[in-house]
Amino acid sequence: MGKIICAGLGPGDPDLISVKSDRVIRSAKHVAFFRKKGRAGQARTIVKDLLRDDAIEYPMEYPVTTELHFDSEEYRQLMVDFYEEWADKLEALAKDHDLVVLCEGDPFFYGSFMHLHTRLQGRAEVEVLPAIPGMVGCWNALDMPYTWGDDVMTVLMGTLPEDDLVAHMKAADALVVMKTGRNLPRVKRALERAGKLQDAWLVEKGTMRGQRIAKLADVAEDDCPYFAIVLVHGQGRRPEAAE
Ligand SMILES: C[C@@]1(CC(=O)O)C2=NC(=C\c3[nH]c(c(CCC(=O)O)c3CC(=O)O)Cc3[nH]c(c(CC(=O)O)c3CCC(=O)O)/C=C3\N/C(=C\2)[C@@H](CCC(=O)O)[C@]3(C)CC(=O)O)/[C@H]1CCC(=O)O
Ligand SMILES: C[S@@+](CC[C@H](N)C(=O)[O-])C[C@H]1O[C@@H](n2cnc3c(N)ncnc32)[C@H](O)[C@@H]1O
Repeated sequence: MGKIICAGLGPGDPDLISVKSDRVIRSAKHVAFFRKKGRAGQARTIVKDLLRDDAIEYPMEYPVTTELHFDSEEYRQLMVDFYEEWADKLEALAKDHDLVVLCEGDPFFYGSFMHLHTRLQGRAEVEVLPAIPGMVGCWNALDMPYTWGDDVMTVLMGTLPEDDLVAHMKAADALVVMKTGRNLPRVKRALERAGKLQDAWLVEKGTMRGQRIAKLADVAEDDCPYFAIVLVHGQGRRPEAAE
């Protein structure tokens, strides 16, 4: 009887993978990972120099990403079928041997493996290896302290409606907006309404090949990949010399 191990990979730079995930990935014979159809996949790209030559790979290709709205019934049904199918396949594979599932960032932080983790409870032995979340790699790429003193940090998804974004942004000190991508125009408008656009940074593919950092106000609105994060730094309490 084998075990399913989901290895968190961190934000992108393979040097930021934990020692534990690195060890598991290098010795893995069976490796599964999510990707968009027609792409290599971010998770698979991160481990490209680590996998064994004889590793057997199982790409789990999303049936849709942006082709259908995630609120539609069709999207929901396609995704349910997809997760059920892969939960069955992973359960069957794990009957004979260990299996490693790759996950960019930390698996339990908006990670796709969560949908398999819930379905596999009681059906297979599952272990999740924690990792540095993508946003941590992004604020380190900016090389500035991110939260101070009593700052409240708020993590938002760019998929939220504009009014919800504005309300949360106004209440936040330090701010993270994930899933920017094609939602960038709405995220920019919300930041402008919350009075925070001039303080916002955009980090695309933080710590990955092709990393790009820009002041958000200077970025063209139609020009943002899914793996991008908006950050506004906290300005909280700290001891400073009197003038
Ligand atoms: C629909 C949408 C809504 C949303 O994001 O909420 C959504 N993905 C969208 C876009 C998109 N997804 C991907 C790309 C290509 C990226 C590329 O190749 O560069 C693009 C962009 C594109 O297609 O252009 C691939 C991808 N996605 C996830 C991973 C794995 C991972 O990160 O673990 C990887 C592969 C990573 C890799 O390659 O390693 C994970 C998730 N994506 C989900 C939903 C959730 C699962 C579905 C569900 O159960 O609903 C989950 C688990 C997140 C969650 O549930 O929080 C959103 C449209 C939003 C919009 O309107 O703009
Ligand atoms: C489905 S969530 C997965 C989050 C991941 N499990 C983590 O711990 O960061 C995908 C979103 O994470 C963000 N993201 C993750 N890693 C990133 C990176 N290295 N650079 C920029 N954005 C990243 C993007 O906002 C992207 O839309």
